[in-house]
Parts: sequence; structure tokens; C-alpha cells
Amino acid sequence: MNAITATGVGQRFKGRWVLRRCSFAVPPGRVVGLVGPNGAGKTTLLRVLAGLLRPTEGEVRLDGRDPAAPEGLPTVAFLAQSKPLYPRFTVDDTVRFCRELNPRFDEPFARERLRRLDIPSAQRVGRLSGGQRAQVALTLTLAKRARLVLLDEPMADLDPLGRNDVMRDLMAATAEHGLTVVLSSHVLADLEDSCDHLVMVQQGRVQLAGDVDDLRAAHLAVDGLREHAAALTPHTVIQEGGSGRQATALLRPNGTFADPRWATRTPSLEEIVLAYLRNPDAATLPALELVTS
Ligand SMILES: Nc1ncnc2c1ncn2[C@@H]1O[C@H](COP(=O)(O)OP(=O)(O)OP(=O)(O)O)[C@@H](O)[C@H]1O
Repeated sequence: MNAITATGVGQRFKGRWVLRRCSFAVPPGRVVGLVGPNGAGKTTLLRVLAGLLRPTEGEVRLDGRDPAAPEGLPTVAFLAQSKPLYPRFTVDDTVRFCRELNPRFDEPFARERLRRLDIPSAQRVGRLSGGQRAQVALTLTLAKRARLVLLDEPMADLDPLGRNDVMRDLMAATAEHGLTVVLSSHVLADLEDSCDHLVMVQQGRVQLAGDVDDLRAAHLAVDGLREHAAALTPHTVIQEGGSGRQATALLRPNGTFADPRWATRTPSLEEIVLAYLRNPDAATLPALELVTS
């Protein structure tokens, strides 16, 4: 059973559609990168998945269950972009508070992770640095031991080492506990090595969704001379670039692309995401066929 199934999800605020016809599925045990430009609808989608918003249309199922139904709640842990914590509590108070509220809370894990990150347990949360606060909030979220962890820009306040730690811990948590993680981020390089699944939202639509290896295999980066561009036309060109006579393109080949005048290679995840970001209209191309795969 899929960890997440979204079918035709739409969200309207005051008569304006912010999400529309969003459909995708995520198998369990994945680390999912949720990407898209500012205002695309990523936070709204996370809030729908968390059961905090009931979608205006369509439906979401988590492990086959409705997240907005009372029995759906324990399966989901959501960390909002604002990373809400009580500033006057010490780190230690905060851990104890979570343990009191939630019988599933994994206190040994939380204390060990905070110790490893050198976060002083006697310090008031309000006196921690922004990055330390983000790590405390993330630790508490992971310690809930939910089946699905939804993180809204968890790494925005972290330095490169902190981001690296977080990605390593998220991958370890999926491997050890079989949970599924969805994290939104604008830092594509962080996602490249750690995410095995991608959901890309643009203008409220899911433009691309699927296994990262499948998405990479479905695209081709090509380099050649502009005068040979006719060879590209049978294929779906997501983005063209280059300068002067030199041309580069990111394609979704329709069948085999085999023209010896063009050098070809498998693109990185970052190249694919950037190409789609630069070409929002690619949503209307057959890329949509990938969405429910
Ligand atoms: N409660 C709300 N009422 C009205 N409009 C809203 C509400 N929440 C979000 N929106 C609008 O929905 C759109 C998508 O917002 P959302 O926060 O989901 O985008 P995002 O992709 O997370 O953006 P960012 O990358 O900047 O965080 C925005 O235009 C925003 O103004």
C-alpha cells in the first residue's frame, strides 16, 4: 500500500485555487523532496497531507487512511516552517513536555540526538541560535515516531554541516523505522544525494512526481550545434540553452534519441528541476504521464 496517495487534490482560499488537480503516489520508506518556486503551493500541500486542511476537492490517503479522520492523526508528524517551540522552556523542559504529551515519544532518541549536536539541555529555547532551534524542532518531530514525517523547509536555518546531519538522520530514520519523509526545500543540492522520490509543484499543479531514478532515466541532457537542432524536434524539449552555435537541451525522448552529432548524458535531479522551473508550461506536456507512476 502506498504511504501517500493524492487524487485530484484541490485547495481554494477565498475563491482562488491554490492547488488544483494534484495527483501522485509515494511508496512507503521514501525520502521525498517537495520542490517548487515561492508561492507554488508546497506548504498548502503539506498541510493537506498532514490533515490540517481538508481539501476543497479530491482526497488524500495515508497508508490507505484519511489524514483528517481522528484515527489518521497518530501516523503523521508535521513540522511547520515557523518551527513552533516555547521560548521560555529549556531544551530539557521541552523534551519532558513532549514525553508527557505523547506516550509514543522516543525520549532516548531525542536526548541522544541533541547531545550529539551539542545542544545544551539547560538552555532556554529562546536563547538558542536559529539553527539550534531548528535542530531541536526537527529532533522532537522525528522522536514522535510517526509513520509519515512532513517537514516544511526544515533546513532553511542550518549551515551546510547541519543540513548534511539532517539528511543523514532522515535517511537513517527511513531505513531503521520504515517511515516516509516528505521535505520541502529550495536547496536542490541537498536533495540530490538523499531524496529517492520527487514531487514538484508549480502554480498549484503537480508538474512532476516519481522515483528519482525513473525521472532521471526519462530525461536526457544533450549538447551539440544549433544547426542540428532539427534532430530534437521529434522529442519533447523541456528547456533549450547554450550560446552562439553551441546548443544544450533537456529532453524527454519520444523513443530512442540516437543522433551522433549530439552528445548525450543522464541529467542530474537538479538539472531536471531547474529545466522545469524555467518552463512552467512543461506541465501541459506529456510529463504529466509521469505523475501517477
Ligand atoms: N490560509 C490562506 N489563505 C489564503 N491564501 C493562502 C493561504 N495559505 C496560503 N495561501 C496562498 O497560497 C499560495 C501558496 O502558498 P504556499 O505557502 O502553499 O506556497 P509555498 O510553495 O509553500 O511557498 P514558499 O516556497 O514561499 O514557502 C500563496 O499565493 C499564498 O498566498
